[in-house]
Amino acid sequence: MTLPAFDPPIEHAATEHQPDDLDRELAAERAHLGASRAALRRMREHAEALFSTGQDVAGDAYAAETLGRTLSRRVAELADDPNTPLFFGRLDFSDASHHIGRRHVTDPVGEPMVLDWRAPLSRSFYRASVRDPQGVHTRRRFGFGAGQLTSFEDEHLDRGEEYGTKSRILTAEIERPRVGPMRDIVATIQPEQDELVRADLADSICVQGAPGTGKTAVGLHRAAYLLYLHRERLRRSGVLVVGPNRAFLSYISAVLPALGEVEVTQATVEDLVTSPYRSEGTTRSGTLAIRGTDQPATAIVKHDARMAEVLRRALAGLIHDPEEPITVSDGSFRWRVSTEALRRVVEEARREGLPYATGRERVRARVVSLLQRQAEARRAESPGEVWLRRMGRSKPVTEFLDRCWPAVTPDGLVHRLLADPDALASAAVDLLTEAEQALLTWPKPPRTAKAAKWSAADAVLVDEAAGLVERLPSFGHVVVDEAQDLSAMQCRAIARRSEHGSITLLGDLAQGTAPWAATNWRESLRHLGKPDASVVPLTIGFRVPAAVVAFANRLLPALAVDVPPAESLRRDGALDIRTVTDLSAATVTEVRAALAHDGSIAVIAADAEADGLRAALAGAGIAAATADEVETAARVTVVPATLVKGLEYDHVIVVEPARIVAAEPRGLNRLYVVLTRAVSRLAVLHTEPLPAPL
Ligand SMILES: Nc1ncnc2c1ncn2[C@@H]1O[C@H](COP(=O)(O)OP(=O)(O)OP(=O)(O)O)[C@@H](O)[C@H]1O
Repeated sequence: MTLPAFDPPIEHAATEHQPDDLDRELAAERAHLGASRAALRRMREHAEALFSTGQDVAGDAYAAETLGRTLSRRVAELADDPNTPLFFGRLDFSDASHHIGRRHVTDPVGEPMVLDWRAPLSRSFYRASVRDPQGVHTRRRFGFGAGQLTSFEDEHLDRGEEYGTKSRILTAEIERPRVGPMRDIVATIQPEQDELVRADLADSICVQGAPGTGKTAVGLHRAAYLLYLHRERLRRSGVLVVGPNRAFLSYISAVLPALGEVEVTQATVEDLVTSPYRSEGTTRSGTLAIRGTDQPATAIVKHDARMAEVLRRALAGLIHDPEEPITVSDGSFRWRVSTEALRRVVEEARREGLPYATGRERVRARVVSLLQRQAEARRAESPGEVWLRRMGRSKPVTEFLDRCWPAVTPDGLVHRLLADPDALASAAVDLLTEAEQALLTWPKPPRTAKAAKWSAADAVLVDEAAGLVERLPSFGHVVVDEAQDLSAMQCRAIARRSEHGSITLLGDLAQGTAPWAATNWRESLRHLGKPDASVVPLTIGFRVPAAVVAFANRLLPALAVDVPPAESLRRDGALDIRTVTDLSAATVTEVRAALAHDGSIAVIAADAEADGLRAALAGAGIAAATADEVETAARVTVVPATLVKGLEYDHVIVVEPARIVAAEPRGLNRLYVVLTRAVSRLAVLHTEPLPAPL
């Protein structure tokens, strides 16, 4: 066996261990890993056995299903990934030692062999320091390869040794070549990140961080942490992760399952506003199909916060004061409710501020109870359920409701506004200019809501209307990534789904590319219904090498946002900016050169150029995947600039920055995103001059 050299990261840490001791120590740790794996296998077999007998022992179908779900989740949680060791660290206290890993492992008598990284004790693994050792004498970090322990690194906090970001194991983890989907960072969470990960469930927080500072990682680990701490509560209400697009979601989709968390919903905002849901009142059973698009100017108006007020007014405008009494015949009786009484009922329901559909039912119920009182007085007995229902559905009552509090569907409400300029004008008076109203109005209105070709922005409006009509189910915690791109109306869609929960908002104002991108987090937080959330910066960069950061940062002054500067941990890395004559040929040459290195390669270009470049590569015999194909065997991906947000590749080749900038109004922000995807090397190929700030 060749034992990898254990090089202490900083000089004063020179160990007193002799190589033999090291050998023995590592052998003992490997033995503990082997024993822990065996114990985990036993735990899993036990859970599987319970799972298969669960049906027999559970009392009824519901209990069987609940138990089955719990057990199958438990089985999934206990999966052992042979490529990552079960533990990555060890804490030595004066009276005990604990290994820290991805999940609890106990021996057959229930003694802990590995502590879950989320357990209270494990916190010291991330937070203990020389200044505040928290009782820790020694913190050990393990290096590993192919699922086996290969080295370790000790910090004797009690002797003043602390490596911080100079830890070799951290450096190796940051500098490892990237392949495939995103991985968890449990072994190397940094103190400033840990503070966010372990924030209380009740706390909503907003993380502003430069590219590669670990925002996504922090959000996902916070979700896992909260699920561990509040398992029952959050399983009932659910945890939601919102990302910008499918490619991003598939890139991050493996992180939570690797941490044993298999029950988190991951969705784009578009998924949220178009998918079915169940709520107390009506149910949106089908999906809202997106079949239309908007002109940019129209989309901007639809995404504006004022639209919420327009919709609210449009809905309130459907409610009318009763102007005549109602009379209901009931066998030989006739009951009458006066206009005055009806007015009081409607006015009261209006004041209660309930969701519209609930308000309608409330009015119906109150009218019925007025009828009931008369019936009781006359007949000296209380009518039953059937009678109450019959009165509620009677023609006079229904006609009264349809006049004064008509039923409406969310898409019906939006349809009316976009199809009928007068309806829009009366709801939008003093809110939208005539020009803005004209932008909203359909040139050829579809006859019905069902026939409408809804755009993505319309779907957000329909969702806003749905939130006014009925109460939408709320998640216990929502993690929102790339949040700088959310419009006010999209923020509100998320707010409706986190009304009774908390949020983790992640983003970077400098990376805002949507026309409505945020320029200030307070405003987004207000639209999200969490105005008091704290805004916390992350400032250590784990992805982009310092030279590449310096190059990309030349764009920052032109982006006109106020963001704290970040410092890259990566001193390695290469930057190569080249004027070429033939972009396709130069790209092929560059990709060939990159293939000589380990790791993933991305060619990023303006959207219109991507297919051409993929074809050029194919012509040269190089297969290239699309951004969606995260699990692909191909090492090369050609990514349109608008899809690359949140992703990273070892070697990034940016083709013709000027065209990326020219392709959209916030093109410089897009270029900033594109330039900050590189983990190791960035090549920029151009025929046209580079954009001015560069
Ligand atoms: N503590 C850490 N230890 C090791 N690697 C880390 C750590 N924090 C982040 N990373 C790595 O740095 C890279 C960037 O992280 P992440 O994608 O979370 O950053 P981000 O701030 O969301 O970036 P962007 O703004 O580009 O979306 C990832 O590969 C992640 O695994």
